[in-house]
Parts: sequence; structure tokens; C-alpha cells
Amino acid sequence: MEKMIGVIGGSGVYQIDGLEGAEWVTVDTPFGAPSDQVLTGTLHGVKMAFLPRHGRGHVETPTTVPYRANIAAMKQLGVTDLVAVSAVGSLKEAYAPGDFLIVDQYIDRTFAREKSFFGPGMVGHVSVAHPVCADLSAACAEAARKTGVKVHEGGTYVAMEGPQFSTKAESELYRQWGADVIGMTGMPEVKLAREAELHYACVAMITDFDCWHPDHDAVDVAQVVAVAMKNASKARDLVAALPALLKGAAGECTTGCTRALDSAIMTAPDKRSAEMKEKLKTIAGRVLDL
Ligand SMILES: CSC[C@H]1O[C@H](OP(=O)(O)O)[C@H](O)[C@@H]1O
Ligand SMILES: Nc1ncnc2[nH]cnc12
Repeated sequence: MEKMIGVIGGSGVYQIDGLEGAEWVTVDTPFGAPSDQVLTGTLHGVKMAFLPRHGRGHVETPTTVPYRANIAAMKQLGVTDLVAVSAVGSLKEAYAPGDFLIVDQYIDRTFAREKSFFGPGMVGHVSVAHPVCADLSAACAEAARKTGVKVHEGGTYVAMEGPQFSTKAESELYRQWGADVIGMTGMPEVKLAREAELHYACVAMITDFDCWHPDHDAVDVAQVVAVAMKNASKARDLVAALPALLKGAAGECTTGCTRALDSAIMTAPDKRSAEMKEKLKTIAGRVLDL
């Protein structure tokens, strides 16, 4: 299978540069329309697809981002490796605004989102014990280092519902849990990417110390946006460095991302709904007898 790199851009990252044959394409999926059109093209000989998570102009809230449609659209276009870029707050003194952190664990505190492609008539359970692709994450760390930013490899992302920022008590609680950064969109994106058997990595761009910090009375959107805008050019440089690091055929990884569905589906073959089979053709066709 040919490798295709997908990028989901977060706050401040609404486009990527330098694509050959760049074209915004409309994609429809059985899970609805994604946040926006998808920018497709080729970068240094590798096929690319870029989707702004909140839509161009930042229209979708963290709750209304159509996570399932976004992942399904990437899968339909042939994306094999998906890199998520997200603005986050820091929960530790050592992670300063302007630094990048390559996420390797999550705590899911979201509660108002569709979190699975599966459902009645096709019940499926994948493992997210190791939620990101270790190989793609290592490539992202390498690409990030090439841009000159300070990179932290590995860290836990608390996904909160939002859209309000945390209370100080919540922020202190997450720090006690040992979490490293906080954002509003990491979940269920990473879970859905696993269900879709994509290699997925998350590049967290630190924009602020959350409200726990003695120098921050509260998180200030103007400051977050200012840092996000400054980080955005580094994020685009990181994306530009990825094709050279990932070139080659798509394939299996040390995490087992492309085998996630091997034993995930519980529903007996004669009880699987025809409607669900049709809906899940692109996501789970590999393991469904279609
Ligand atoms: C502008 S701060 C809050 C907003 O920024 C982050 O979005 P994304 O992860 O898409 O970069 C955060 O999760 C909130 O949605
Ligand atoms: N402090 C914070 N809390 C939640 N999401 C964020 N995104 C950027 N900074 C954040």
C-alpha cells in the first residue's frame, strides 16, 4: 500500500505549505461531513492530506468537531499515517509555552462526543492501552527537532470537554494525577484513529501554563492564540520534514496499529446489521466479510 500522510491542524494551523498539485477537495462520509474540505497534494514525492480540525476560520467548537467524519474522510482518501497538531496548556513547570510535546498517553475527561465508529448491530472493542503509534511519534519528534523547537518526547494529555478552560481545582487535580498537558480535542480523535487502523501521533504545541501556575491567574485566549500563531510556522516546518522521514511503503509498525481490528468485533456474523456493515466498509472492511 502506498504511504499517505494526513495532518489534522488545530488552533492556529489552518493550512500547510508547499504541496504540489494542491487542491481543496470535498469529502463525504457515512458519518457526515468533515470539519472542512481537505487539502490534498504531494510533498517531496509523498501524498498528503490536510484537514483543519475546527474548519477554516475556526468554526467548530471542541465538542462539535465532527471527529468521526474527520477520521473517516482521512481513511477514505487513503491516509495511512495521521499526524494531529494540537494547542495545549502545560501542567508542569518544565513544559514552557513554545515547546512541543509528543503525546504518548491520554486521560479522557470528555463526555459529550460520539467516541466510536461501532454501535448496535456491530459491536467492536479495540485496545488503546498504547494509544499512539510509537514509530510515527518518533518520526514526529525527529521532524520537530529539525525545526529547532524544544521537544519533549512522551507525556500524558488530559482531554477535557471545554469550551471553558479548567477551574484551578481541576488544574491542580490533573497535576496530582501526573498529567503533563491539557487540551480539548485529543479525544476521541486518537481512539477513532485506532479503530480505523491508522498510525496516529499527536504533536502538542504548548501555548500557556494552565491556571495552576503562579504567574497565570487565568488562561487568556489572546495569549494562547498569539503563541499558537508563533508555533504554527514551526508546525508547518515539522510537517514539511515528515515526507523525508516517512518515505517508503506503508506497513506494519511496532505498536500494531494496522492490526487493531484483528479480534475486535464481538457481534456474531449472522447478527451483524447490513446497515452497519455498509457504514463501516471503509473503516473495518478489512475484517468484515463483505
Ligand atoms: C484556542 S485555545 C482552546 C482550543 O485550542 C485547542 O484546540 P486544538 O487541539 O484543535 O489545537 C484546544 O483543544 C481547544 O479546542
Ligand atoms: N490551558 C488549556 N486548557 C485547555 N485547552 C487548551 N488549549 C490550549 N491551552 C489550553
